Amino acid sequence: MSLESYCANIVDRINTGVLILDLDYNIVMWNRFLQVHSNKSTENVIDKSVFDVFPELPRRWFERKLSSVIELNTQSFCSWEQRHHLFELPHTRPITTDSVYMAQNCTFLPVLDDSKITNICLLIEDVTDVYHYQTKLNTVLEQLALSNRIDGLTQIFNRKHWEECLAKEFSRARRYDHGLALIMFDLDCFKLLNDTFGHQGGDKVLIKVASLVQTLLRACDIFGRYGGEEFAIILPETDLTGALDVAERVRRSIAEMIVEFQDEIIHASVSVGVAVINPADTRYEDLISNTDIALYKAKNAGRNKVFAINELDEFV
Ligand SMILES: Nc1nc2c(ncn2[C@@H]2O[C@H](COP(=O)(O)OP(=O)(O)OP(=O)(O)O)[C@@H](O)[C@H]2O)c(=O)[nH]1
Repeated sequence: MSLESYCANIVDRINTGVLILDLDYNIVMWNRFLQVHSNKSTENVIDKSVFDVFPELPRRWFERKLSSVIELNTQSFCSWEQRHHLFELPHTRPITTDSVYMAQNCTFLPVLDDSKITNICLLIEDVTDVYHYQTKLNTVLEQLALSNRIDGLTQIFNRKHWEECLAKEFSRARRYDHGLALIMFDLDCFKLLNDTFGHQGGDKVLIKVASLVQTLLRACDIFGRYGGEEFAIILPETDLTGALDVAERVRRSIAEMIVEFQDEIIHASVSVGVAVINPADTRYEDLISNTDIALYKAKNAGRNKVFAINELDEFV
């Protein structure tokens, strides 16, 4: 067998599509991989325009790609990440993906005769497996990033992420001299509630409080679980009057909330502390401390109350 026949044999058997076009984009040759996967017969394809045989090709993009290969006399590449596929070839992998078509990596090679380009060779690789596992990996990584920010019980931001948000909002408010308010609230006598209804009853209250408060806030407010039965809300661009308004809404809504648990009704209340950014605050932790002071003032005043600390460190 001549070397040429060997090569033709190999090209016909490899597990990659080989498609050779002339400079007018007519098909000169293809291999068995393309014939099998496209389910078209060779005699209906040879000498035909590639755009007639594969009408799904993005014609303008494809022509631009090929003319740059011809003009620059250099090979080019298109990965499945740029375009999932160019040719609508059904994939045959024993996996379920969101596309019925094979994901492809395509290479465009100039074919030279006497240092003159005469043809273009396309290599079409089936990368459905890579696409499938990479997509799965990305989904898992996204879920992981989300679970890193979310509190498992209440499904709101956890303390770590909430504090990162506060650090950003604090430096933004400082730089642009904008308002910023903080609300922190803590469930009253929660130890007693746990002792009365059990930990599961307590957990149900925490879940309900989180979902209820979420409905009372604007999209730009940042709500998180600060500790066991303590929650915190960042209110960007908000002054003391606005923050007190939200705080009172939170207090009242929780006081009116009813939690049904094992044929019993649980009532709860919260003590709320409010503070706004103070000219003397240099770190976001200062704002937390001030809010905490207001919260303990609310506890000491008998619970189920809102206390605030204003820019002048005065309680209101
Ligand atoms: N069910 C449940 N309880 C929690 C969770 N995290 C913290 N706690 C409980 O919350 C209770 C908080 O008790 P304390 O700090 O004494 O405060 P308190 O009883 O709410 O009293 P005041 O804050 O003074 O009104 C403790 O018993 C904790 O075990 C949780 O995720 N689930």
